[in-house]
Amino acid sequence: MSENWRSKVVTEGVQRSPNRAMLRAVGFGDGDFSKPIVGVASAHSTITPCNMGIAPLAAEAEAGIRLAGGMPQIFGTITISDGISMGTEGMKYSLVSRDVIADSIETVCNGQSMDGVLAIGGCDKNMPGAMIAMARMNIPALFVYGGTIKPGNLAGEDLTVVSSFEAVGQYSAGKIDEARLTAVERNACPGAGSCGGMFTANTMSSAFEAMGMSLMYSSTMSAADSEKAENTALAGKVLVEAIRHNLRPRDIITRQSIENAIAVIMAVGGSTNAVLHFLAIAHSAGVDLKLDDFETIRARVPVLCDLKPSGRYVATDLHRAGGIPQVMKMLLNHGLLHGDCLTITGETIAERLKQVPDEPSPDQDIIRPWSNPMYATGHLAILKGNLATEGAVAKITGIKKAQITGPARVFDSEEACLEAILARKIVAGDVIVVRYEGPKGGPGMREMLAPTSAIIGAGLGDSVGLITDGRFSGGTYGVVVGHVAPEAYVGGAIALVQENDSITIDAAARLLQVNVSDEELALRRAAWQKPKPRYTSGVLAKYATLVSSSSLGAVTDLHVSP
Ligand SMILES: CC(C)(O)[C@@H](O)C(=O)O
Ligand code: FES
Ligand SMILES: [Mg+2]
Repeated sequence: MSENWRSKVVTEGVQRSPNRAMLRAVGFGDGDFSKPIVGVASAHSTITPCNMGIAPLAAEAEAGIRLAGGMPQIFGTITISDGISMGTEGMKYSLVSRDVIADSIETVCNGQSMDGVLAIGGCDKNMPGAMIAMARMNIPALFVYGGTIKPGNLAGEDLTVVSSFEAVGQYSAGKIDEARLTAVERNACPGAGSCGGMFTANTMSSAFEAMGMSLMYSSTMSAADSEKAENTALAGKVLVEAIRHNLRPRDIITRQSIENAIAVIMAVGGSTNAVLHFLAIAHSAGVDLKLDDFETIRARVPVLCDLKPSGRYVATDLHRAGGIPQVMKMLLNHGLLHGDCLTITGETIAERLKQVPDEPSPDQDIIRPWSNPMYATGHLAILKGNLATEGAVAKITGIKKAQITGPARVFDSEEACLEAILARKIVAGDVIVVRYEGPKGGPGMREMLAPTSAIIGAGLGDSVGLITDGRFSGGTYGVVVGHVAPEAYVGGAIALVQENDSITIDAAARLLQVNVSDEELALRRAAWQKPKPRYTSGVLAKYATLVSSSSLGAVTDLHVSP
């Protein structure tokens, strides 16, 4: 196979003279038409710290590709800033942006017959969006993470943007004054990079490193450090080699490598969003992956890292402690990683991890020794029951007991729920239900970070449950269950819950249940009416029509499985 295996339809032959004429204008010379054309999908944007450092990285990638004998072509992809749109109607576009990013990368790479693609992303949806496109197109591809933000600092205490969300809850509960609230706001985000705890962006970048689609150590580097730039240039070179060897995403993204990624997500205490995104990535790669597979892996993988949101440290601390390769080596040694999976360099995981020490350094306490994990089993539990017959995702780190039975406090939107929490109308023992926030109903599954942070800030993290057909931020913890499926908008049982119904969340029993008889639920179902759609035109309306259940990854191309 030639290096320009796809682009030759654009660059070779008499008929393509006009195509070459245009390529000459963007810098191609006589010797360049037989080189591979490599897309650089840059998510650069000045709307969010997560993406504002990407343009210089795209230039590094470009240089690396050129030096290795490829012809780089930069194009832009969009982003939403979850942290900035959080809590607003705009957040409904966040998950939508995942699919827009995937579609845009596919559109450009296939439209231009590119021979490979290097995508650089920052904010949460950039990662799964790019990986969905890579798996779908199956042209040689590599993902570069724009890098994590450094922690903010206030009087010696490390801060992230989630500290600021929690400060709102503390302030509303009368626990801190306005001066402290403002001081947290001023110091939480010190510069470029994606949110710093093991939140969604860092979870997804770590998972891609584990899956073999990013270079080792790259996912925990800070956006601001020079090693990030150097590593991005190297990534360009590695991708050109992958094109030469015809190494494709689906050689790397397999059932086994996705299991590796999920094991690492558990070990680092990652975001619930990873469940949704990996179901979608698996779908694009033609890999069979079910919600229950997360439960199987959770049962055997301990949480090894002490990272925020519920732990103490941020991603740059993890980097210093040995990063994802150190975590992977420990999992590999204990039979929890498939060592023969390929990585983008063409080497296997086991080969790449050879030099990594078996145990983490005793001089740090970010990665715990195998004998003393944070939690003996993983933290993302799949719950089922009459409230979630297709399933739901619970995060059970940072709380004393992942079990609660209490009266339902029902809200048909995130705003209504937050208002009640901040007005101190929610008390210990309550189980909050936030519904009509699902993939179709929201649409777009907003992240309930403001309500869950307000609960934590009010000191109710252990005593108030929250269930939703929406999503959570990676910054969320507490007795929380999201992705409840089927969602309220399609008539799932969550739509039938009434104020004061008794609800049980029991992560040990993997149960999510409304303690109401089947007969009563049937009566309520017969009386239920589907609400009018919130949007009838534009992107959100299109999305609501196409999107699948969250239990299948909320994908928008379900009918065309590969
Ligand atoms: C704002 C955050 C922390 O980035 C959140 O959106 C997440 O999912 O982690
Ligand atoms: S807002 Fe972009 S990573 Fe958190
Ligand atoms: Mg997010």
